[in-house]
Amino acid sequence: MKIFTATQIREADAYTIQHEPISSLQLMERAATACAQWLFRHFDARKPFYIFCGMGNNGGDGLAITRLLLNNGYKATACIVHHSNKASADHTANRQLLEQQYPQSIYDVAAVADLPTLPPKSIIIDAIFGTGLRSAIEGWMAGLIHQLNDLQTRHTLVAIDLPSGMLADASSAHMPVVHASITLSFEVYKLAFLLPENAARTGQVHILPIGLHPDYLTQTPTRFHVTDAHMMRTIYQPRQPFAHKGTYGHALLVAGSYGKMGAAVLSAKACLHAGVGLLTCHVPQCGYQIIQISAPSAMCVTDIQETYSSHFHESAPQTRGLQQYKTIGIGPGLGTATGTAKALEQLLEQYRQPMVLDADALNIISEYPFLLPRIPHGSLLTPHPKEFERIFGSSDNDFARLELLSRQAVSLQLYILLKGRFTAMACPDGAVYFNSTGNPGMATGGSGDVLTGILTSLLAQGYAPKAAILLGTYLHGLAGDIAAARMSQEAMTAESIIDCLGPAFLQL
Ligand SMILES: NC(=O)C1=CN([C@@H]2O[C@H](COP(=O)(O)OP(=O)(O)OC[C@H]3O[C@@H](n4cnc5c(N)ncnc54)[C@H](OP(=O)(O)O)[C@@H]3O)[C@@H](O)[C@H]2O)[C@@H](O)CC1
Ligand SMILES: Nc1ncnc2c1ncn2[C@@H]1O[C@H](COP(=O)(O)OP(=O)(O)O)[C@@H](O)[C@H]1O
Ligand SMILES: [K+]
Repeated sequence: MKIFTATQIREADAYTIQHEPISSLQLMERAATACAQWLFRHFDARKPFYIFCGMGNNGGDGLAITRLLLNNGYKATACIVHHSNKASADHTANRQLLEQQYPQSIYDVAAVADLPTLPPKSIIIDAIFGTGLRSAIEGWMAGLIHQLNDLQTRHTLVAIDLPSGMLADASSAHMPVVHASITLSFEVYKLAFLLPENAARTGQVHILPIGLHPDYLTQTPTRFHVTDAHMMRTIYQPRQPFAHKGTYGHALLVAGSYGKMGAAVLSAKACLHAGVGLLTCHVPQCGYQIIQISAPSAMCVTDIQETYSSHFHESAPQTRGLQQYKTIGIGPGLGTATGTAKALEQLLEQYRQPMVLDADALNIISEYPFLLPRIPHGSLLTPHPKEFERIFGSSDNDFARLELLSRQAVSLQLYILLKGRFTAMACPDGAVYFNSTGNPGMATGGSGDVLTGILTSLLAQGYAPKAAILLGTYLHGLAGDIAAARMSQEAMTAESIIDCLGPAFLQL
């Protein structure tokens, strides 16, 4: 699914009005109907609704929603928030329609003191500002937003299109923004919903289709995307009937050190369960039995060191050296010993295919930044936010960090995955994809090691790096979702994600 900017959404609106054709008031009615139908499905008519309407088209939606609620036997009051003397044409038209049918339903708010006292368990609808907000809300309106946020603790607050005060395409981290329990947004995700700085403000997001013109949606190029099941079906390659294990590649996994062999086991198992043809693990000597017993399908070579690895660049049971491997996954539980760093430097000299670098491989690179430009083009880096900051530095807000992420992916010609609720995958061509699967049950040690195993596996099987990141992160999150449904977010572990990779593949 594409992510459009506020400007593109306005263009989509205008294109739909011109080409469907449909009047802008009818399009607003469609948007309001989509919201009202959602509200009818989720709230019964006993609860009173208070709809806070701004002077623009977001407010117009709110006025139309009020009318539709009243038409269906709900108790609803439109509180018109006079932040401006100018009302949009469709706001005015909807106010007139409401006044004609329900003259008692309108209440004007021109100061914080005008806020009505709400009966217990009211439903507050926030239709003050949507995609038309240009900058931070100031003055008495900022006070009103704070007041609504106080009420939010006792009532349910549903935002229409965007929580008021939130900018769709820029940071509003330090601005007054409504804290919604639910956001009903139109047609497409807004970039702001996908960044952690807004996590406490959107609540659950539901995207409601309102029939914007499909030609505009398909033909307009966008830089940001959200992955979905349909996209995965175009990427996934079923196994060939005459395949043999050589068809699906031989991967080398360099992982583990004393006390952190679990990371190597998790990565190895995930790599095997994601379909690799052959897997060799390079581990320190203390890890030999651990790998052989817990992942018998994998081969194992040991380093000359007992507790950490320092010679993995020579990890080649036969004479062809590292080139025999289709790809290499390196980092989980590896440690950052000087000998390990030296070996990584040599590995980057000897092996020039796209590989996966995670965890301690990234921590080593943050200590030896001259290694960064030596990573083979097309490789996949999978930092969590702290690892990302260690390598690339800190940012003022999540939008600035997203730009930094994308800039680095372009200049280094790497795929950089910034992990989180919606893992952001920055590509060398400037595009950024957000993964849509996964849940907080995955916020547990080892989940990232599992992802490294899956990505290494897909690269080894011949998926192009971009296909591997999109499919790999999707499968990882989907397996996590299946695990959470089976045993709860609390009880699941990184191993549960591996156990559910099979059902995740079957759902593709
Ligand atoms: N295609 C779709 O998705 C469809 C979208 N639709 C809906 O339209 C919404 C967009 O409507 P919109 O363009 O009228 O903007 P909106 O959010 O109401 O804000 C404008 C108001 O805000 C004010 N204002 C601005 N900045 C401000 C500031 N810093 N501080 C204070 N005030 C500020 C500005 O004031 P002015 O500058 O005019 O004085 C004006 O009054 C969209 O979110 C969706 O709900 C549907 O109806 C149909 C299909
Ligand atoms: N709240 C969440 N929602 C979705 N995915 C999550 C969430 N928390 C963590 N994850 C996923 O779990 C993984 C955690 O990786 P990481 O922090 O590297 O863990 P570890 O270092 O313990 O292996 C990432 O892929 C991340 O996207
Ligand atoms: K709103």
